[in-house]
Amino acid sequence: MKLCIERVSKQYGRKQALDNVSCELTEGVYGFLGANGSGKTTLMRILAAVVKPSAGRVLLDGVDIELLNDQYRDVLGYLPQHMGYYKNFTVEKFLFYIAALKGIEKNEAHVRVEKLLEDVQLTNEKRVKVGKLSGGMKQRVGIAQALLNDPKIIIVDEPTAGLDPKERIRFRNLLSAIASDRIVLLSTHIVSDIEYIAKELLILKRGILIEKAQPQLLLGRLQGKVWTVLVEPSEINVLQAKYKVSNMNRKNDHLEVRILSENKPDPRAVEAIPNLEDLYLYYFDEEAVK
Ligand SMILES: Nc1ncnc2c1ncn2[C@@H]1O[C@H](COP(=O)(O)OP(=O)(O)OP(=O)(O)O)[C@@H](O)[C@H]1O
Repeated sequence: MKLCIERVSKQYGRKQALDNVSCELTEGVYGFLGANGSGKTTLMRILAAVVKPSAGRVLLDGVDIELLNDQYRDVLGYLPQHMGYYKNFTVEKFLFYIAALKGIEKNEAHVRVEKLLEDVQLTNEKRVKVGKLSGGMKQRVGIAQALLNDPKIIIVDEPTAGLDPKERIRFRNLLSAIASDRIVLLSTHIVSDIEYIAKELLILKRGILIEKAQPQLLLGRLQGKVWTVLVEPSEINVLQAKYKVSNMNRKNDHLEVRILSENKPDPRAVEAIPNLEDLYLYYFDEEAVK
């Protein structure tokens, strides 16, 4: 299976949300990284056939998804950034309702809903009204509805927003377990969501796809540019003014500062192993979400 994004641009009035994006996606998890407004949601909505590009096209196995139309939607599971729920529906009823919209036959829907409620650990809440659920539980309902039709292409836009760390880990495991024969696209600001499961990272900056590569390859580029240095708290301001500081850890009465720099920033500095948070800072610098 191959999803091919061909010279896709999207213009909203004078705003260029996406600028000539091209790439190919095959089975596996892809992580979309980008600062606010970089075009992640726009690209995902185009791939989910919710909006049309202003220019360019998307092909599934060589056929334009616009021509495939319902055939494309049949193989697609989409969790939008802001999912609309019917608050008075119970969890179970909501999922049956979505199953009906997706044209899933009744008996099949029962089997799928039961299984997915287990997968997202909401079996005990199946008779609770959606309006009464916590944010994290609602998000899990959203994940379940995206997977109802056993989709071959799964698009999830900031799916872990609102989930607690335990739920995030469970969600990651669920995605990586089903990704081997599917294309999974996931956008996030939280780099730890994709650190271990993404086959490739797609980095968007102001509508332009600036990188598409394996996380290890991107991290390799930071080798020799990440440092830690133990300093007195009074030294922090000077360091922050001079360098990109990606993290700080209190160590007794000192601070361990993590710095991105081409050269050794301080005689006391030691080289550190780059991580995805460093990478985020490296690409997004002034736009970085801290
Ligand atoms: N319907 C719209 N009308 C006008 N401008 C829009 C519309 N949708 C998005 N934009 C603009 O296009 C740009 C890209 O937005 P998009 O939502 O794709 O970014 P994003 O990377 O998903 O951001 P975030 O991380 O904040 O969700 C932004 O400048 C945004 O304001």
